[in-house]
Amino acid sequence: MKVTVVGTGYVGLVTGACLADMGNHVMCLDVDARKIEILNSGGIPIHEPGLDEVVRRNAAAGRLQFTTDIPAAVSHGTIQFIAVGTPPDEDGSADLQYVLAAARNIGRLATDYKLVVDKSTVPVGTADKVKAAIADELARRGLDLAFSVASNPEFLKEGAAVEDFMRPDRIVVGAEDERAVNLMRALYAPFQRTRDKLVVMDLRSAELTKYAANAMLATRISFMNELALLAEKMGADIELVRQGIGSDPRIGYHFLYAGAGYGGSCFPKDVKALIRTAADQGQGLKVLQAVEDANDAQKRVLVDKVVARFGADLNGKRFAIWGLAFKPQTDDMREATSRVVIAELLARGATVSVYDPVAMDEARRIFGDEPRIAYASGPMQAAAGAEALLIVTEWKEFRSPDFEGLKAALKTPVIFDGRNLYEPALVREFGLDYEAIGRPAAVKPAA
Ligand SMILES: NC(=O)c1ccc[n+]([C@@H]2O[C@H](COP(=O)([O-])OP(=O)(O)OC[C@H]3O[C@@H](n4cnc5c(N)ncnc54)[C@H](O)[C@@H]3O)[C@@H](O)[C@H]2O)c1
Ligand SMILES: O=c1ccn([C@@H]2O[C@H](COP(=O)(O)OP(=O)(O)O[C@H]3O[C@H](CO)[C@@H](O)[C@H](O)[C@H]3O)[C@@H](O)[C@H]2O)c(=O)[nH]1
Repeated sequence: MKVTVVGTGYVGLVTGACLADMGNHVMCLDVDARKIEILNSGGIPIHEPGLDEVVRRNAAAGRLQFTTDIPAAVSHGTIQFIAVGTPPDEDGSADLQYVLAAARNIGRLATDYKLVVDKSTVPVGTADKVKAAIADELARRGLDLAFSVASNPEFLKEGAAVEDFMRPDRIVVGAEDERAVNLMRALYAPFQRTRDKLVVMDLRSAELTKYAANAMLATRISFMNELALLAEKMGADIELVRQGIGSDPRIGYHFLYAGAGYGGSCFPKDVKALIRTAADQGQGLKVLQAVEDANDAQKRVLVDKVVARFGADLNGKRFAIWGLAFKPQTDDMREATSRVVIAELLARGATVSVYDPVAMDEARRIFGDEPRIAYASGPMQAAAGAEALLIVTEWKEFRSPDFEGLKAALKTPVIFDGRNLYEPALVREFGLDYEAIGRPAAVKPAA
């Protein structure tokens, strides 16, 4: 099938590459000429495991093209995926300007039937706006061209995007006409050979399904984070509680990890947008508002612990930070907890030495030439001579560090672990103090 993907970011590039891998002819369009240039010269603009191989294989086979040429992209695909960004507006609602610009381009330039598929995460009712934008452009041209609009929200996770796309749990399709459903069913047939994964519904339900999924997952995390704070106060261990409740199949083990707050380009934005959507309908989403508030506080929990130990004035103290990305396996720092931690430490007069396996360039881009941030060449280099260590992202390479070396490297032998990587007793055996999230209260190391 001939497919165009508008927007070549995390979602667009993965969608385009994976659809090409199944034999489709895919053209990826972006307005960012730099991105397209990188892709056309064999590079990948983002860090996503396994993606480079799929992109190269399909580009070499001529099934995957990258362009900034809007007329060529509109003309190419019978199916036009819209996978552009939907960042939060000032009031928290999703900014639809890129989605509607993409829709208008299609209406302005199409000369044959198009199935326009919203893959971006968009508020309920957006498909109607997309439809209206295309119809408006066609009317301006005096054309009565058939087109369909479908909603096909994406559920991939960064860091596992290719795997998630290739082996989806479900494929949600919101559509109003049979032609659209049949095209989507044919396009996704290679991804559902074990069982039918297509869940077909109306447009608005599909749009709401995406927000419901992210809101539910964010709720689990904030709930566990609040319980973790309580566990600390009461001498209980949230890790044991997690295992104790996760074994109930109605609850399950996934997304129950307490930590230093959720980040990324999706949960924070989508929780806000759903709250906004509800407010526009005159409805409060009290649970979800609490989820957001709890998460904002949770991102500061590590610094609260630092302040409790070292005082509010951190002048002259340097702290080591392991992990900058919002989660492992990505260089994405959008809404990352590390940004809050670093800002709060700097605001109290501290300096930081940071290390992340892949997000160092992204951090330099974000922080510019901030002199109070030193970029270390490795985890131990970051720790050398620092007052204490803060762990913000659970990269595998942090899971089994040289604790003896760390004890010698840090001025005060204490680890503030925002991702509960270690067994508290083990760390303390090395004479390090260990403050994790919701784990038994710190005990002073033996003298
Ligand atoms: N990142 C994720 O893990 C993820 C997962 C599921 C859904 N989503 C949703 O998918 C959408 C895209 O997210 P992303 O992370 O891929 O964003 P991104 O910022 O990585 O990529 C968006 C791309 O769209 C391009 N663009 C903007 N306007 C354009 C236009 N008119 N024509 C062509 N290109 C245009 C931008 O230049 C950018 O490269 C968002 O709605 C997001 O909420 C993201
Ligand atoms: O038990 C957990 C699980 C995750 N997190 C944090 O939650 C954030 C988000 O993690 P994750 O969901 O793995 O990453 P995303 O790439 O943001 O993926 C989410 O957002 C995407 C965009 O909408 C959806 O497509 C995915 O299904 C959804 O998982 C990260 O900061 C994690 O550290 C926790 O604190 N505890």
